[in-house]
Amino acid sequence: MIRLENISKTFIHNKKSIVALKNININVPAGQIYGVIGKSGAGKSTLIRCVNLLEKPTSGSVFVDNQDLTQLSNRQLIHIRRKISMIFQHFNLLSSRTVFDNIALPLELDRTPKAAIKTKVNQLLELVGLTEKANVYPANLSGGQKQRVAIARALANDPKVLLCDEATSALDPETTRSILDLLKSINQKLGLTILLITHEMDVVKQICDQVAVISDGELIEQAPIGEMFSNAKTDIARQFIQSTLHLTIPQDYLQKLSIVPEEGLHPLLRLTFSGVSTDSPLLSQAAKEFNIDNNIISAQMDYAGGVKFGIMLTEMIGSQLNTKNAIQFLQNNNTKVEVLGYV
Ligand SMILES: Nc1ncnc2c1ncn2[C@@H]1O[C@H](COP(=O)(O)OP(=O)(O)OP(=O)(O)O)[C@@H](O)[C@H]1O
Repeated sequence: MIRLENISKTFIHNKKSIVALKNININVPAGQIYGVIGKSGAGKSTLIRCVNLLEKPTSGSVFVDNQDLTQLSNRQLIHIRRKISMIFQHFNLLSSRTVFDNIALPLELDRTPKAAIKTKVNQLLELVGLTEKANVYPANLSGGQKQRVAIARALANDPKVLLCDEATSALDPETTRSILDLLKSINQKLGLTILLITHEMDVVKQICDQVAVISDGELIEQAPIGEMFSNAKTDIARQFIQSTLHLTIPQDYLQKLSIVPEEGLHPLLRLTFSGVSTDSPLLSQAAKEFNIDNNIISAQMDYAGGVKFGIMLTEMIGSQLNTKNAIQFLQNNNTKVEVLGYV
């Protein structure tokens, strides 16, 4: 549905060239949710704005629904943009219009008859769960409700593609989850293709089918979500994945942590499981085979794209030789083992 071919974009600023995108190739099949993740300044906004030609690429082609947008006249572009909607971090609602009238705006611009506008807007209000708020002004809505209005407005023209520009970055985690759930259900109900950009792997994890990582304007890795979480190839992708796992050593363990092994102390381990390792009961196998015990202190296991992954903090109790062998066993089974110290 969306195909970017060799997209490059160079800005000229104060007579200096800034290369924002270098030879980007992305293919988003119809009906998919595709995430592009990158750090600040990586080129995400420029990339998403190239898809509807808000930003004109310096070179390359942008195909949406098999039409090369870079070859269209302005008039043709205006026409096809109705099928490519966009939502933004800061919602971009008109403060002088009610919720109903904000959603009605694209239909009014399209000269849709009043009765048809009323039917359509009411359907959209129901879809986003805001029927009660039809006559309220944006100032009296929460951030999540504002984004729901923006989503309803974006759907008014029955688009084929929805572009989401950091759509949940201004929202708290719970509201983020509910907006992402809404986007997923719209994707499933309407078969809408969604391209989103974000700097948060949690967002990608929750709803995307595929993900691309960009860094310094280059696409450095792309994969289906399960494959990315189980087998990320670049350090940047691995850092993003790590950022979804939050696990700290408790204070009392930190205080008694020795950096050298001593008689009577046991290794404190951080185990990182990737999708390749976690389908077998590795810890109990290690316990049986090497006569050790694991005192699990904290753990965070997660699931994305059909793959289980996670991290765990555990005190491994047993003789020095047995713990050494058990650690080797875990490593041989694709578990990353870090000895944080001895407790
Ligand atoms: N209109 C512009 N003129 C000049 N340089 C620009 C322009 N827009 C973006 N850039 C530059 O292009 C690079 C990529 O910017 P872009 O906004 O696409 O990154 P981003 O990944 O979206 O970052 P952020 O998450 O901080 O918004 C940056 O170096 C930025 O300074």
